[in-house]
Amino acid sequence: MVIRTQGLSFSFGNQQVVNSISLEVPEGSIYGFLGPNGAGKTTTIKMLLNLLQAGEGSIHIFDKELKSNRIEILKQIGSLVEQPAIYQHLTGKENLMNRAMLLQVSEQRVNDMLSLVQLTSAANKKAGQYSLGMKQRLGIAHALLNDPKLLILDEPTNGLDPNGIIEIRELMMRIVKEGKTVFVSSHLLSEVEKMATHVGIINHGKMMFQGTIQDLQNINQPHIFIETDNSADAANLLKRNHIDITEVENDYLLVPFTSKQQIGDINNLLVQNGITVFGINKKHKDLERLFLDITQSN
Ligand SMILES: Nc1ncnc2c1ncn2[C@@H]1O[C@H](COP(=O)(O)OP(=O)(O)OP(=O)(O)O)[C@@H](O)[C@H]1O
Repeated sequence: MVIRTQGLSFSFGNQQVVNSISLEVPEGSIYGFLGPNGAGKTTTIKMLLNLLQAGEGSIHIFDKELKSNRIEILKQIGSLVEQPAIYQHLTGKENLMNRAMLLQVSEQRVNDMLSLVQLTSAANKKAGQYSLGMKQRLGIAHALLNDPKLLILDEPTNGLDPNGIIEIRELMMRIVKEGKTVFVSSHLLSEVEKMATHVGIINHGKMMFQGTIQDLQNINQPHIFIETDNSADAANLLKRNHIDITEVENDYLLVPFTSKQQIGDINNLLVQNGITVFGINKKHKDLERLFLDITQSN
């Protein structure tokens, strides 16, 4: 594991904001760290970066205990927490060159990172004129300059338009192809589900779910999605026939899926009772709904 925490906790005064979190972030993964606003994501990330001291629990990064190997570990982590530190009056390239000189990194590496984050053509433009998405990408290039093994990003897509979100997503995928591990937080599942290999979902400081994206989809119970000319009548008819109903809306209803045969039986029952069926098929709830169910179930 690249990151492993056990029983990690933190309180601001008497408000416990991180409550016994055990993270497991495998090497080479894009780990989406999800939770609604205020769930405790930034606080957890600050503990991983040793910017806050954990109240309780342990943190191992690259299989080494963080506090006793602080410098060695932090040298191999690139991070972007809150706003990227960018000088607005310098060009994108000058911003990176400044840091490259400090780190004794070559100009070639700067050019390579500009190319990776697709800012080559804007390299000589003042960073103050960059869009929010370009600034985020410059911040990520900044974090990647010293070739870290692990990249930790706190809400990198916050405030970006759909195009900016896609650009960051594609960038994450290119970074992982270079053999790195990416730990990225977000309050929107839809922003990470298309790129994450693993997810951890927290709420009120507690881990509600951790596993692969596939595990998350597997707990997503399938339903039969039924569209008829009269949802209320259809629901009453099904109830009278002892069929469970999960949800009734004006234009559809949902019944937990048990078998293919059941779909046929429900269809026959509805049609024989004068209800017109426009559509009936097996469906998974979308992941965003599942995310809300998980975070609201606490
Ligand atoms: N410096 C602080 N002093 C007191 N309370 C704080 C401090 N920083 C954060 N908190 C509180 O801790 C809780 C967790 O905040 P945190 O920033 O970790 O959440 P988050 O999941 O990152 O949310 P967001 O996406 O809104 O940043 C919140 O209730 C917040 O108000």
